[in-house]
Amino acid sequence: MESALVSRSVGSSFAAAAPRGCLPRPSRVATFTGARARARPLRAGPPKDSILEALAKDDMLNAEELVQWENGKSVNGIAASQGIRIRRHCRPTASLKEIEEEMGAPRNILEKIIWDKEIEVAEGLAKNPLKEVMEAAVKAPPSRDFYGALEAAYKRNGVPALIAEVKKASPSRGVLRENFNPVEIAKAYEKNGAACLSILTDEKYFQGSFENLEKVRTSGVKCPLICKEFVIDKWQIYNARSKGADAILLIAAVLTDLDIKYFLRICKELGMTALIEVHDEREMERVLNINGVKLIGINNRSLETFVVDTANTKMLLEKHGDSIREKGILVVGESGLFTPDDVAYVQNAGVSAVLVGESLVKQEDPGRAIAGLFGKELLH
Ligand SMILES: O=P(O)(O)OC[C@@H](O)[C@@H](O)c1c[nH]c2ccccc12
Repeated sequence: MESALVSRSVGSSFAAAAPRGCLPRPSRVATFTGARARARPLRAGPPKDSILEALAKDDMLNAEELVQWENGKSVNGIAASQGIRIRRHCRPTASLKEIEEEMGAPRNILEKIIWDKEIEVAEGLAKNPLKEVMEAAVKAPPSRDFYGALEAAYKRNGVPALIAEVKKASPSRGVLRENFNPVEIAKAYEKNGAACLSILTDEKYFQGSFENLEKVRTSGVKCPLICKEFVIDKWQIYNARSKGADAILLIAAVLTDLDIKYFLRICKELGMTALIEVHDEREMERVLNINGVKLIGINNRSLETFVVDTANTKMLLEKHGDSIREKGILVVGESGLFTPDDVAYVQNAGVSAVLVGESLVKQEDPGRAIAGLFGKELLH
Protein backbone atom coordinates (compact mmCIF):
# COMPACT_ATOMS: atom_id res chain seq x y z
CA MET A 1 0.00 0.00 0.00
CA GLU A 2 1.25 3.41 -0.89
CA SER A 3 1.50 5.55 2.22
CA ALA A 4 -0.14 8.95 2.29
CA LEU A 5 3.22 10.51 2.82
CA VAL A 6 4.72 8.91 -0.23
CA SER A 7 1.87 9.90 -2.47
CA ARG A 8 1.91 13.41 -1.09
CA SER A 9 5.59 13.57 -1.79
CA VAL A 10 5.24 12.59 -5.40
CA GLY A 11 5.79 15.71 -7.38
CA SER A 12 6.26 17.92 -4.34
CA SER A 13 9.74 17.12 -3.21
CA PHE A 14 10.95 14.41 -5.50
CA ALA A 15 13.73 16.46 -6.95
CA ALA A 16 15.06 17.05 -3.49
CA ALA A 17 14.51 13.48 -2.43
CA ALA A 18 16.54 12.13 -5.32
CA PRO A 19 19.59 10.15 -4.29
CA ARG A 20 22.38 11.57 -2.27
CA GLY A 21 24.45 12.28 -5.36
CA CYS A 22 24.53 15.99 -4.79
CA LEU A 23 26.09 16.71 -8.17
CA PRO A 24 23.79 15.69 -10.93
CA ARG A 25 21.39 18.56 -11.34
CA PRO A 26 22.49 22.15 -11.34
CA SER A 27 19.32 22.89 -9.39
CA ARG A 28 20.44 20.52 -6.69
CA VAL A 29 23.94 21.89 -6.52
CA ALA A 30 22.48 25.29 -5.97
CA THR A 31 20.70 24.06 -2.87
CA PHE A 32 23.99 23.21 -1.18
CA THR A 33 26.21 25.87 0.20
CA GLY A 34 28.70 23.57 1.81
CA ALA A 35 29.19 20.35 3.66
CA ARG A 36 26.90 21.39 6.46
CA ALA A 37 24.41 22.74 4.00
CA ARG A 38 20.89 21.52 4.27
CA ALA A 39 19.07 20.12 1.33
CA ARG A 40 15.86 22.01 0.84
CA PRO A 41 13.05 20.63 -1.19
CA LEU A 42 12.65 22.56 -4.39
CA ARG A 43 9.26 24.12 -3.97
CA ALA A 44 8.88 25.69 -7.39
CA GLY A 45 7.61 22.78 -9.47
CA PRO A 46 10.58 20.44 -9.56
CA PRO A 47 11.04 18.38 -12.70
CA LYS A 48 9.35 15.01 -12.42
CA ASP A 49 11.64 12.14 -11.71
CA SER A 50 10.31 9.04 -13.42
CA ILE A 51 12.54 6.66 -11.46
CA LEU A 52 11.32 7.97 -8.13
CA GLU A 53 7.76 7.84 -9.36
CA ALA A 54 8.23 4.20 -10.32
CA LEU A 55 9.71 3.46 -6.89
CA ALA A 56 6.76 5.12 -5.19
CA LYS A 57 4.33 3.13 -7.31
CA ASP A 58 5.96 -0.11 -6.24
CA ASP A 59 5.91 1.06 -2.63
CA MET A 60 9.68 1.10 -2.50
CA LEU A 61 10.18 4.61 -1.23
CA ASN A 62 11.11 4.83 2.39
CA ALA A 63 8.75 7.32 3.94
CA GLU A 64 11.16 8.03 6.76
CA GLU A 65 13.85 9.02 4.34
CA LEU A 66 11.52 11.40 2.57
CA VAL A 67 10.55 12.97 5.88
CA GLN A 68 14.21 13.59 6.58
CA TRP A 69 14.45 15.47 3.32
CA GLU A 70 11.28 17.36 4.04
CA ASN A 71 12.81 18.45 7.31
CA GLY A 72 15.90 19.68 5.58
CA LYS A 73 18.28 17.09 6.98
CA SER A 74 21.58 17.14 5.11
CA VAL A 75 22.64 14.39 2.74
CA ASN A 76 25.40 13.39 5.13
CA GLY A 77 22.94 13.33 7.99
CA ILE A 78 20.73 10.86 6.16
CA ALA A 79 23.72 8.70 5.32
CA ALA A 80 24.94 8.77 8.92
CA SER A 81 21.52 7.75 10.18
CA GLN A 82 21.92 4.59 8.09
CA GLY A 83 25.35 3.89 9.59
CA ILE A 84 27.26 5.19 6.55
CA ARG A 85 30.59 6.70 7.60
CA ILE A 86 31.66 8.01 4.22
CA ARG A 87 30.82 11.71 3.84
CA ARG A 88 30.25 13.72 0.66
CA HIS A 89 31.65 17.19 0.22
CA CYS A 90 29.04 18.15 -2.40
CA ARG A 91 31.31 20.89 -3.74
CA PRO A 92 32.58 19.65 -7.06
CA THR A 93 33.97 23.00 -8.10
CA ALA A 94 35.78 23.82 -4.86
CA SER A 95 39.47 23.16 -4.39
CA LEU A 96 40.57 20.33 -2.15
CA LYS A 97 42.02 22.94 0.19
CA GLU A 98 38.66 24.66 0.60
CA ILE A 99 36.94 21.32 1.10
CA GLU A 100 39.43 20.26 3.75
CA GLU A 101 39.13 23.60 5.51
CA GLU A 102 35.48 22.92 5.93
CA MET A 103 35.40 19.17 6.51
CA GLY A 104 38.87 18.27 7.68
CA ALA A 105 40.98 15.70 5.83
CA PRO A 106 39.26 12.61 4.42
CA ARG A 107 38.92 10.09 7.23
CA ASN A 108 40.07 7.10 5.23
CA ILE A 109 41.01 6.01 1.73
CA LEU A 110 37.43 5.23 0.68
CA GLU A 111 36.30 8.71 1.67
CA LYS A 112 39.23 10.18 -0.24
CA ILE A 113 38.33 8.18 -3.33
CA ILE A 114 34.71 9.36 -3.07
CA TRP A 115 35.69 13.01 -2.67
CA ASP A 116 37.80 12.77 -5.82
CA LYS A 117 35.00 10.91 -7.57
CA GLU A 118 32.55 13.75 -6.87
CA ILE A 119 34.83 16.10 -8.78
CA GLU A 120 35.50 13.58 -11.54
CA VAL A 121 31.80 12.94 -12.09
CA ALA A 122 31.05 16.67 -12.26
CA GLU A 123 33.75 17.03 -14.91
CA GLY A 124 32.40 14.03 -16.81
CA LEU A 125 28.91 15.51 -16.72
CA ALA A 126 30.17 18.82 -18.02
CA LYS A 127 31.89 17.08 -20.94
CA ASN A 128 29.17 14.55 -21.69
CA PRO A 129 25.78 15.74 -20.47
CA LEU A 130 23.42 13.22 -18.91
CA LYS A 131 20.95 13.37 -21.78
CA GLU A 132 23.59 12.41 -24.33
CA VAL A 133 25.01 9.65 -22.18
CA MET A 134 21.51 8.26 -21.61
CA GLU A 135 20.90 8.19 -25.34
CA ALA A 136 24.22 6.44 -25.94
CA ALA A 137 23.37 3.87 -23.26
CA VAL A 138 20.06 3.05 -24.88
CA LYS A 139 21.70 2.73 -28.31
CA ALA A 140 24.54 0.46 -27.12
CA PRO A 141 24.52 -3.20 -28.22
CA PRO A 142 22.32 -5.21 -25.84
CA SER A 143 23.70 -6.22 -22.47
CA ARG A 144 24.69 -9.80 -21.66
CA ASP A 145 23.27 -11.73 -18.73
CA PHE A 146 25.87 -11.35 -15.97
CA TYR A 147 23.74 -13.01 -13.29
CA GLY A 148 22.73 -15.89 -15.58
CA ALA A 149 26.36 -16.55 -16.53
CA LEU A 150 27.30 -16.89 -12.86
CA GLU A 151 24.38 -19.18 -12.08
CA ALA A 152 25.13 -21.43 -15.07
CA ALA A 153 28.86 -21.66 -14.34
CA TYR A 154 28.23 -22.63 -10.73
CA LYS A 155 25.90 -25.43 -11.80
CA ARG A 156 28.31 -26.58 -14.48
CA ASN A 157 31.50 -26.72 -12.46
CA GLY A 158 30.36 -27.38 -8.89
CA VAL A 159 32.78 -24.72 -7.69
CA PRO A 160 31.98 -21.02 -7.33
CA ALA A 161 31.68 -19.21 -10.67
CA LEU A 162 34.67 -17.00 -11.36
CA ILE A 163 34.50 -13.27 -11.93
CA ALA A 164 38.10 -12.65 -12.96
CA GLU A 165 39.32 -9.11 -12.47
CA VAL A 166 41.36 -7.12 -14.96
CA LYS A 167 43.29 -5.11 -12.37
CA LYS A 168 46.55 -3.28 -12.88
CA ALA A 169 47.03 -1.72 -9.45
CA SER A 170 45.30 -0.93 -6.18
CA PRO A 171 45.86 1.59 -3.40
CA SER A 172 46.65 -1.19 -0.94
CA ARG A 173 48.98 -3.28 -3.12
CA GLY A 174 50.45 -0.80 -5.61
CA VAL A 175 51.15 -1.98 -9.15
CA LEU A 176 50.26 -5.66 -9.48
CA ARG A 177 51.45 -6.15 -13.05
CA GLU A 178 53.91 -4.02 -14.97
CA ASN A 179 53.27 -5.25 -18.49
CA PHE A 180 49.55 -4.84 -18.42
CA ASN A 181 47.57 -5.71 -21.52
CA PRO A 182 43.88 -5.74 -20.57
CA VAL A 183 42.67 -7.51 -23.71
CA GLU A 184 45.28 -10.25 -23.48
CA ILE A 185 44.42 -10.85 -19.83
CA ALA A 186 40.67 -10.84 -20.53
CA LYS A 187 41.06 -13.37 -23.34
CA ALA A 188 43.21 -15.63 -21.17
CA TYR A 189 40.62 -15.49 -18.38
CA GLU A 190 37.80 -16.34 -20.75
CA LYS A 191 39.70 -19.18 -22.38
CA ASN A 192 40.36 -20.73 -18.98
CA GLY A 193 36.77 -20.77 -17.80
CA ALA A 194 36.00 -17.42 -16.17
CA ALA A 195 32.21 -16.92 -16.18
CA CYS A 196 32.39 -13.12 -16.13
CA LEU A 197 35.07 -10.43 -16.09
CA SER A 198 35.50 -7.41 -13.85
CA ILE A 199 37.07 -4.36 -15.43
CA LEU A 200 38.35 -1.64 -13.11
CA THR A 201 37.66 1.76 -14.56
CA ASP A 202 38.90 4.05 -11.77
CA GLU A 203 42.05 5.73 -13.05
CA LYS A 204 43.46 7.56 -10.09
CA TYR A 205 43.64 4.74 -7.54
CA PHE A 206 43.46 1.56 -9.63
CA GLN A 207 45.06 2.64 -12.92
CA GLY A 208 42.00 1.39 -14.75
CA SER A 209 40.05 3.10 -17.51
CA PHE A 210 36.88 3.14 -19.57
CA GLU A 211 39.15 2.69 -22.54
CA ASN A 212 40.08 -0.72 -21.12
CA LEU A 213 36.39 -1.57 -20.74
CA GLU A 214 35.66 -0.59 -24.35
CA LYS A 215 38.71 -2.41 -25.64
CA VAL A 216 37.74 -5.64 -23.92
CA ARG A 217 34.13 -5.28 -25.04
CA THR A 218 35.11 -4.92 -28.69
CA SER A 219 37.87 -7.55 -28.64
CA GLY A 220 35.57 -10.52 -29.25
CA VAL A 221 35.46 -11.53 -25.57
CA LYS A 222 31.97 -12.92 -24.87
CA CYS A 223 31.89 -13.04 -21.07
CA PRO A 224 29.59 -10.49 -19.45
CA LEU A 225 31.53 -7.56 -17.99
CA ILE A 226 31.13 -5.70 -14.74
CA CYS A 227 32.29 -2.12 -14.59
CA LYS A 228 34.18 -1.82 -11.32
CA GLU A 229 33.63 1.77 -10.28
CA PHE A 230 32.81 3.89 -7.29
CA VAL A 231 29.30 4.81 -8.32
CA ILE A 232 27.79 7.86 -6.63
CA ASP A 233 25.72 9.23 -9.50
CA LYS A 234 23.35 7.82 -12.09
CA TRP A 235 25.40 9.39 -14.88
CA GLN A 236 28.10 6.80 -14.18
CA ILE A 237 25.69 3.92 -14.75
CA TYR A 238 24.50 5.22 -18.11
CA ASN A 239 28.10 5.95 -19.03
CA ALA A 240 29.18 2.41 -18.13
CA ARG A 241 26.36 0.89 -20.21
CA SER A 242 27.22 3.12 -23.16
CA LYS A 243 30.76 1.71 -23.02
CA GLY A 244 29.55 -1.89 -22.99
CA ALA A 245 29.21 -2.81 -19.30
CA ASP A 246 26.67 -5.52 -18.51
CA ALA A 247 26.81 -5.07 -14.75
CA ILE A 248 27.89 -2.47 -12.25
CA LEU A 249 29.16 -2.45 -8.68
CA LEU A 250 27.21 -0.54 -6.02
CA ILE A 251 29.00 -0.15 -2.69
CA ALA A 252 26.67 -0.08 0.33
CA ALA A 253 29.34 1.63 2.46
CA VAL A 254 28.94 4.67 0.22
CA LEU A 255 25.28 4.65 -0.84
CA THR A 256 22.09 5.27 1.11
CA ASP A 257 19.15 2.90 0.79
CA LEU A 258 17.43 5.31 -1.56
CA ASP A 259 20.57 5.61 -3.69
CA ILE A 260 20.69 1.83 -3.99
CA LYS A 261 16.99 1.52 -4.88
CA TYR A 262 17.26 4.30 -7.41
CA PHE A 263 20.36 2.85 -9.06
CA LEU A 264 18.88 -0.67 -9.05
CA ARG A 265 15.92 0.66 -10.96
CA ILE A 266 18.15 2.26 -13.57
CA CYS A 267 20.04 -1.03 -13.94
CA LYS A 268 16.76 -2.84 -14.48
CA GLU A 269 15.74 -0.37 -17.18
CA LEU A 270 19.10 -0.80 -18.90
CA GLY A 271 19.10 -4.60 -18.58
CA MET A 272 22.15 -4.51 -16.32
CA THR A 273 22.92 -6.59 -13.23
CA ALA A 274 23.81 -4.73 -10.04
CA LEU A 275 26.34 -6.32 -7.72
CA ILE A 276 25.70 -4.79 -4.31
CA GLU A 277 28.79 -4.90 -2.16
CA VAL A 278 28.66 -5.18 1.62
CA HIS A 279 31.39 -5.54 4.18
CA ASP A 280 29.69 -5.61 7.54
CA GLU A 281 26.59 -6.64 9.39
CA ARG A 282 24.80 -3.32 9.16
CA GLU A 283 25.32 -3.06 5.41
CA MET A 284 24.11 -6.63 4.94
CA GLU A 285 20.94 -5.91 6.92
CA ARG A 286 20.25 -2.75 4.95
CA VAL A 287 20.72 -4.48 1.61
CA LEU A 288 18.57 -7.47 2.56
CA ASN A 289 15.74 -5.05 3.25
CA ILE A 290 15.80 -3.72 -0.30
CA ASN A 291 13.50 -5.45 -2.78
CA GLY A 292 14.94 -6.50 -6.09
CA VAL A 293 18.49 -7.24 -4.93
CA LYS A 294 19.66 -10.40 -6.72
CA LEU A 295 23.41 -10.34 -6.31
CA ILE A 296 25.33 -9.45 -3.16
CA GLY A 297 29.11 -9.32 -2.93
CA ILE A 298 30.74 -9.77 0.46
CA ASN A 299 34.04 -7.94 0.39
CA ASN A 300 36.62 -9.56 2.62
CA ARG A 301 38.65 -6.37 2.40
CA SER A 302 37.64 -3.29 4.33
CA LEU A 303 37.86 -0.37 1.91
CA GLU A 304 38.47 1.87 4.90
CA THR A 305 41.38 0.02 6.50
CA PHE A 306 42.46 -2.49 3.77
CA VAL A 307 42.38 -5.32 6.30
CA VAL A 308 41.49 -8.58 4.50
CA ASP A 309 39.82 -11.46 6.30
CA THR A 310 37.95 -14.26 4.54
CA ALA A 311 36.23 -15.11 7.84
CA ASN A 312 34.09 -12.06 7.12
CA THR A 313 32.21 -13.99 4.41
CA LYS A 314 31.64 -16.90 6.78
CA MET A 315 30.46 -14.70 9.62
CA LEU A 316 27.96 -12.75 7.51
CA LEU A 317 26.59 -15.89 5.86
CA GLU A 318 26.22 -17.73 9.16
CA LYS A 319 24.00 -14.90 10.31
CA HIS A 320 22.09 -14.14 7.12
CA GLY A 321 22.40 -17.29 4.96
CA ASP A 322 18.81 -18.37 5.60
CA SER A 323 17.22 -15.13 4.52
CA ILE A 324 19.59 -14.91 1.54
CA ARG A 325 18.56 -18.38 0.36
CA GLU A 326 14.91 -17.62 0.95
CA LYS A 327 15.14 -14.59 -1.28
CA GLY A 328 17.07 -16.50 -3.95
CA ILE A 329 19.97 -14.07 -3.78
CA LEU A 330 23.30 -15.19 -5.19
CA VAL A 331 26.39 -14.31 -3.12
CA VAL A 332 29.85 -13.44 -4.44
CA GLY A 333 32.91 -13.83 -2.19
CA GLU A 334 35.22 -10.91 -2.94
CA SER A 335 38.92 -10.28 -2.39
CA GLY A 336 41.86 -12.02 -0.78
CA LEU A 337 41.37 -15.46 -2.39
CA PHE A 338 44.65 -17.17 -3.30
CA THR A 339 44.36 -20.96 -2.99
CA PRO A 340 41.90 -23.84 -3.59
CA ASP A 341 41.49 -23.90 0.21
CA ASP A 342 40.41 -20.25 0.21
CA VAL A 343 37.86 -20.98 -2.52
CA ALA A 344 36.57 -24.09 -0.68
CA TYR A 345 36.29 -22.06 2.53
CA VAL A 346 34.04 -19.40 1.00
CA GLN A 347 32.10 -22.03 -0.95
CA ASN A 348 31.37 -23.89 2.29
CA ALA A 349 30.30 -20.60 3.78
CA GLY A 350 27.67 -20.37 1.02
CA VAL A 351 28.97 -18.32 -1.90
CA SER A 352 28.13 -19.30 -5.49
CA ALA A 353 30.72 -17.04 -7.10
CA VAL A 354 34.07 -15.46 -6.33
CA LEU A 355 35.67 -12.22 -7.46
CA VAL A 356 39.42 -12.54 -7.82
CA GLY A 357 42.04 -10.07 -8.98
CA GLU A 358 45.45 -10.05 -7.37
CA SER A 359 46.13 -13.79 -7.16
CA LEU A 360 45.50 -14.18 -10.92
CA VAL A 361 46.86 -10.97 -12.34
CA LYS A 362 50.16 -11.27 -10.51
CA GLN A 363 51.03 -14.61 -12.12
CA GLU A 364 53.07 -14.80 -15.28
CA ASP A 365 50.14 -16.50 -17.03
CA PRO A 366 46.87 -15.23 -15.50
CA GLY A 367 44.82 -17.72 -17.54
CA ARG A 368 46.70 -20.77 -16.31
CA ALA A 369 46.54 -19.37 -12.79
CA ILE A 370 42.80 -20.12 -12.77
CA ALA A 371 43.29 -23.89 -12.59
CA GLY A 372 45.79 -23.29 -9.80
CA LEU A 373 43.27 -21.24 -7.85
CA PHE A 374 40.49 -23.82 -8.12
CA GLY A 375 42.63 -26.95 -8.08
CA LYS A 376 41.03 -27.98 -11.38
CA GLU A 377 40.26 -26.72 -14.87
CA LEU A 378 37.01 -24.81 -15.27
CA LEU A 379 34.71 -25.71 -18.15
CA HIS A 380 32.78 -23.33 -20.35
O1 LIG B 1 42.57 -8.44 -5.83
P1 LIG B 1 41.66 -9.21 -4.94
O2 LIG B 1 42.09 -9.21 -3.50
O3 LIG B 1 41.42 -10.60 -5.46
O4 LIG B 1 40.23 -8.45 -4.95
C1 LIG B 1 39.45 -8.36 -6.11
C2 LIG B 1 38.22 -7.47 -5.85
O5 LIG B 1 37.43 -8.09 -4.88
C3 LIG B 1 38.63 -6.07 -5.38
O6 LIG B 1 39.37 -5.50 -6.40
C4 LIG B 1 37.46 -5.18 -5.02
C5 LIG B 1 36.33 -5.55 -4.35
N1 LIG B 1 35.52 -4.49 -4.18
C6 LIG B 1 36.08 -3.40 -4.73
C7 LIG B 1 35.61 -2.09 -4.82
C8 LIG B 1 36.39 -1.18 -5.50
C9 LIG B 1 37.62 -1.53 -6.02
C10 LIG B 1 38.10 -2.84 -5.93
C11 LIG B 1 37.32 -3.78 -5.29
